[in-house]
Amino acid sequence: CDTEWGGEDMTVSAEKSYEIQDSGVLTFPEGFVWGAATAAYQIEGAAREDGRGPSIWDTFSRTPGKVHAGHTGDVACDHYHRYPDDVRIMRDLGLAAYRFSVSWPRVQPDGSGPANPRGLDFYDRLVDELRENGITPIVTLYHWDLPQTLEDRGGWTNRETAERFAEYAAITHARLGDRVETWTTLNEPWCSAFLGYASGIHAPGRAEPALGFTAAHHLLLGHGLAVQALRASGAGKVGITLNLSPVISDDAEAAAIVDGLQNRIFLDPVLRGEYPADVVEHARRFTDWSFVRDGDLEIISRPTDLLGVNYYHPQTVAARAGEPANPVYPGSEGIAFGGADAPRTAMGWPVQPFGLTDLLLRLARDYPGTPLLITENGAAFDDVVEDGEVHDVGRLSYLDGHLRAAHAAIQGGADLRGYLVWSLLDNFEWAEGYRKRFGIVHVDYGTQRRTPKDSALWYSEVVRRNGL
Ligand SMILES: N=[N+]=NCCCCNC(=O)[C@@H]1[C@H]2[C@H](O)[C@@H](O)[C@H](O)[C@@H](CO)[C@@H]12
Repeated sequence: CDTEWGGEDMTVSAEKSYEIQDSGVLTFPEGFVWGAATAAYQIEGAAREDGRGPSIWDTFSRTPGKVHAGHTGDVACDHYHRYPDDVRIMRDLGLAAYRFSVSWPRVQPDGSGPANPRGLDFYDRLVDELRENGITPIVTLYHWDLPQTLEDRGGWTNRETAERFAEYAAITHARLGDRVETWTTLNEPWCSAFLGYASGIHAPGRAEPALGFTAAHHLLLGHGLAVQALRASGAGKVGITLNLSPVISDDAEAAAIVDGLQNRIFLDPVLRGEYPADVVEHARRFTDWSFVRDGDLEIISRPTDLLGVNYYHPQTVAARAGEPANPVYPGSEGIAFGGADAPRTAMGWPVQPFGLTDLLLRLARDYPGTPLLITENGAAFDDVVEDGEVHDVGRLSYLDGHLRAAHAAIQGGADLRGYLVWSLLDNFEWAEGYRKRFGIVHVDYGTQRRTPKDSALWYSEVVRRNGL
């Protein structure tokens, strides 16, 4: 397959510069970090407990038609109360690290002003429980649960939200920074901006293409201001997590547009201190970019210590006259999405592990010097509990293939430091509600019983061996 990159000459030759070892024993580098990831709104529940304020996802999930079957995060996996059991499961699996997000509306119910001590107390308890069980906490500060009060003032289309975010970062680090060394500011600003503001698919459900670009900029500005605040507060490692997809296409122009809107619109500001010229030009029909102020790009590109990479699948695109724009890619008229010739997960996403190798090698080539951490990779499949076991062969195979792909990238020179599987637990899968299961541990939402799936038992062995 041809993997085309947009912008300057980034075409990856059809001839692979690597081989994915699809059998035999693979060993990862000494010290490679193995773990799992979750997010607050998806697992915690306790939506109104101990002073937590409403987030845009509390509002969105209560808006008829937005989330499957009207599911909400009110209870989720009840992790707020069951976290000791969940930490014990991680310990028993031998995980070294756990990536979780802090709920901004727990810490500041209205998104600004004094901290809610009971909200911070929960994360104190969680961090202490993790460390007592030999598990390194990795904190995401923002995983989509913006306090509703801030959305009422424009949310990420309002520049002031970026400033509030930096204040929240400082408050959270002040409480947890003595025990948490690794911080990421944002999870997937592409989703927040283009699912939340450009297309309405996610909270807050606004659907104006121009707002996607405004929100993307203010999210990036919030990242930069938070990095400054974290550094001032003495933070250890700081980074951002991006969902990145290599683009597969026979049409270089279509590939460049999608690569720009998905990948380079975030990678270039953060790692190069500039917006890609082709993306700026492409977006001019929607925005005059006047929301960018002098000095913003210097703030956004403050040096970071790691890039969190969330990879699920490549984007396969083709030029097709008359094709309407995909709402999550403003200005993508004439570009057809999908069409990968590959097995699918329960999300309909193609299973193409080579895309992870291509992505990691591209990052190493085009954005050298930034250590990489796979902060999410995983798959949804329709699981069934049989006699207390879940034989999730599809997920196990997906994970095996992607770990082999990651290993190939390391062999090819990528500075990959670790892998965090998405997700530890089945959880609230945003607009899909609870009908899509990504966990390596099954959750019976009626009883809250946790059942490690075959993939969890297999992953535990991978961790023990530091390899396949
Ligand atoms: N149109 N459309 N949609 C495209 C969706 C973009 C890809 N989705 C992600 O990357 C999200 C990431 C998120 O961090 C996590 O909270 C989610 O649970 C996982 C699984 O969905 C992934």
